[in-house]
Amino acid sequence: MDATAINEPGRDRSAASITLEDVGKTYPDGTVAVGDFSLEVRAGELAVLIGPSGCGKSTILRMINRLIEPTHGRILIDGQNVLERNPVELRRHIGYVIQNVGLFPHQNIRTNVGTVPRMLGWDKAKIAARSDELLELVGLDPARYSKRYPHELSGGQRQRVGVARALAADPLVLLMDEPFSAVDPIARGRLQEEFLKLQATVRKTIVLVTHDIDEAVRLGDRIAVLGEGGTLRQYAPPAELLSRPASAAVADFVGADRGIRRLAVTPIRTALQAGATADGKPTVDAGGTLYDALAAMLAADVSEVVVVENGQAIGTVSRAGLFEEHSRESRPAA
Ligand SMILES: Nc1ncnc2c1ncn2[C@@H]1O[C@H](COP(=O)(O)OP(=O)(O)OP(=O)(O)O)[C@@H](O)[C@H]1O
Repeated sequence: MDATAINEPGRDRSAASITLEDVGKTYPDGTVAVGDFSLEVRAGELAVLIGPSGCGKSTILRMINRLIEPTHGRILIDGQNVLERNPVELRRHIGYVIQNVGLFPHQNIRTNVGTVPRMLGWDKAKIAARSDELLELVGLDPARYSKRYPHELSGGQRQRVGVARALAADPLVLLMDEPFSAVDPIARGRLQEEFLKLQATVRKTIVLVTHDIDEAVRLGDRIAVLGEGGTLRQYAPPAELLSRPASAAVADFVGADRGIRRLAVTPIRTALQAGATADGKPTVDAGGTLYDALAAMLAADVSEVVVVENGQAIGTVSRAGLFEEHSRESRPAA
């Protein structure tokens, strides 16, 4: 009973914290895949691991669900050491999504989604109902898709099924290894958008590996930039990473066009001039970012937009104000 306790959703929680303490992996041939890696992911947060090829991202992810055994260190989920648990049983309680999904080709979609609940011994009716609920949640009409086989879906649809399957037993933790990289850029953008909405609903603790800094900025609550041998170069929210990279190496990695990326993660309110109205100007929602404001200005060839909240104009953002805010925020860290 105890063995499953850390991952069983309690009445009042749907996510658990993840703590890595000086975790390392050295292979028998002497390769140090990960040195001494420490990271704290708060319950309900999405942490992104990004870094150059071979720096140990997948190894870190796979140590959390014990597909790879660490050489040293501790990995805690809600304070309990996963290394003291039965690995097979542990993995049933941690959602895992990989690049090419790995759906079972000879099972229909409903059966694929129900994989873990079946292992956990749920009854058939409950599995079918849960599978339909999850397909709905990831935007696939169960009436249309649940009887299909994986080869009868597009790449993006298969990826959604992969996410549904990982969520089926309501895990508190979700590990995602390049989940969207096998689909084309347009489908990827849509999947990311949908995934953000889904995460707003389910609020799992997620660790996601990617190569794509734009994806990291878009999805991450925090981004961990890794260097060779699984060293942690910086762990920070996207806006902070882009505006205050901790070193030249991180600045290089996040890219020279990070100023524009930073606009996309800076709330519009930071440049809001309250009270003023500007009749006939384009409007932008108060929940948007400075990037939305700039896009609206460029589309209408104007230098000011009106910011609207619940249908009411609450102020304006000017192009000058936007860049002033932007350059002030972009000063290097002291
Ligand atoms: N069985 C093994 N024996 C020796 N070295 C290994 C073994 N498996 C992986 N490695 C090494 O461990 C390091 C980390 O690999 P890992 O797959 O975690 O990197 P990654 O950051 O996920 O890479 P990528 O971005 O290219 O997918 C690499 O240098 C890799 O060559």
